[in-house]
Amino acid sequence: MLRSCTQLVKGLTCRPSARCRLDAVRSRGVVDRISLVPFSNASVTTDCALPNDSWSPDMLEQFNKFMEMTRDGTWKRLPSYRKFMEKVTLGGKEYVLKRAPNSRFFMRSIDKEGLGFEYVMFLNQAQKRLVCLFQPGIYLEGPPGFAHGGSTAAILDSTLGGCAFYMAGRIMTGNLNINYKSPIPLGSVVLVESKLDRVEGRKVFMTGHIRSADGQTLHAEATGKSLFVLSQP
Ligand SMILES: CCCCCCCCCCCC(=O)SCCNC(=O)CCNC(=O)[C@H](O)C(C)(C)COP(=O)(O)OP(=O)(O)OC[C@H]1O[C@@H](n2cnc3c(N)ncnc32)[C@H](O)[C@@H]1OP(=O)(O)O
Repeated sequence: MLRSCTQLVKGLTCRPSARCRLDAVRSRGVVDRISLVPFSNASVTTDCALPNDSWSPDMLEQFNKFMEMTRDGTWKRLPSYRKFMEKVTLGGKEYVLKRAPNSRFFMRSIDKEGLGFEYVMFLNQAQKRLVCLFQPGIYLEGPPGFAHGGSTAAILDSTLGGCAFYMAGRIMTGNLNINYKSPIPLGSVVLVESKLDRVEGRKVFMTGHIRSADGQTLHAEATGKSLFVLSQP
């Protein structure tokens, strides 16, 4: 995990992002900024949060709807990579936190499009909300024809965690409560919604839920106790 990572590379540019604290660099001072960028390796630089042939017409329709809302700048589509670097600025110097060789971001670890987690996230900074359009593929099967509960937890964790990251800083999931209300059919399109509730010291409280794209079915709820903890100063 990055908390225990001590390898740093100097001299890279960094765009402003959320504040954070990292154990790994604690002895060197305070981290001022952090941002996520793709690895400069051709096999992992593809932005996976763009339409591909596996996307259903429903997924494309939702994507186009949200892209329309990005036009005035209130919503922003978040690019997504199979592996990304975290760049931090520390005492005026810029560093890259290294990951294990050949590692992959869990949510993008299946190469073939459409089989695993097919998703795209949109951030609304002013409303402190992150919405994820999610189309679960057949490799996520749990009950016959439906998504495994662990995959549902993973997409909730990533959406709530992503929102906490962009709104508050670098976090680890401390607690995630989920009520599963209705199974998610494989290949369907659902909207995963997350919202920052409040920040108390290092504790970032989030809520979220998953609904079918037509809004008719509530699939899961992440309760108000879901907690993300900012990395230690
Ligand atoms: C778009 C994509 C972008 C990319 C962004 C990617 C987003 C992906 C999100 C996925 C994130 C993950 O999967 S993370 C991986 C899964 N999570 C983990 O492995 C975390 C394992 N746990 C830990 O490392 C630790 O326990 C921590 C970091 C959670 C907390 O440890 P700590 O730093 O020592 O802090 P600690 O003093 O214990 O707690 C600080 C405060 O939080 C409270 N607290 C701590 N844990 C809990 C808890 N479970 N329930 C209630 N409260 C808790 C404490 O009471 C305390 O409150 P008070 O006394 O101050 O009031």
